[in-house]
Amino acid sequence: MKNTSDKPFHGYLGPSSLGSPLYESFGIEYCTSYDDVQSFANLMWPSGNGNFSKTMHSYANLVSQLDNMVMKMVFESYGVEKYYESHNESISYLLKVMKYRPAKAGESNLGAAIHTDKPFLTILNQNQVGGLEVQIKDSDEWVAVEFLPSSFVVMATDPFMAWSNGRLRAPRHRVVMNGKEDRHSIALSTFKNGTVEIPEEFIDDEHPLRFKPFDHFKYLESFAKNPTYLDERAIISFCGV
Ligand SMILES: O=C(O)CCC(=O)C(=O)O
Ligand SMILES: [Fe+2]
Repeated sequence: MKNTSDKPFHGYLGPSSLGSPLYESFGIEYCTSYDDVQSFANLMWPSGNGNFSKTMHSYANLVSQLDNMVMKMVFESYGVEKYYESHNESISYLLKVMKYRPAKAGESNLGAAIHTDKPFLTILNQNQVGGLEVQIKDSDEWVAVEFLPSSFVVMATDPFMAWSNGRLRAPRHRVVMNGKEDRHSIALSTFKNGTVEIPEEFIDDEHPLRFKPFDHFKYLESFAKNPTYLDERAIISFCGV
């Protein structure tokens, strides 16, 4: 296998990785750096692929700006903007390109099992084939996510929920393949290098500390080794108080 990484879930993920045989993805690590996108392209095309590299690099950089804007707005809206710069300096970006094939006769049409995301933030886009569904908070109701043209879905995650001491919620979601066409989606994810600290501003008598500080990549490693829960219970059992 060529697209490998020493970090969990950062390289190629074969069928069954997201709990479904329909799913497959490649991972482009450090995708905001042209050299790193080019190294990925060189793995796939022996003589490189300039168009691919330029497009992916430019996509990653544009969407990383969206990530920065969203994060800044969240930090500001909670009155903890003084932590934004150090957060921003300590993140790395992963671009994941995903493919879901339609289910064969007799096969389940679940493209990705119910889960919450493990990066710090995920920003999604897809081709014209839908299938992403999000569970309404505290209910059994699922809604199909509609991607309007040139719109993005921004998904909060387990680590983001822990950082906010439970104020933000990581939505449970899944992919359901109903049609006969392949679905392609693309995710820009951020990961924090080092420890995620819960800002003291989030802790008071009414909101006692719910999550201990944790190392983001250690959380990923622990989850990869022992994925008992795919949803937010994974982080609660890892560093919940
Ligand atoms: O393909 C999608 O729209 C969602 C993928 C997803 O949930 C994930 O990669 O965590
Ligand atoms: Fe997800």
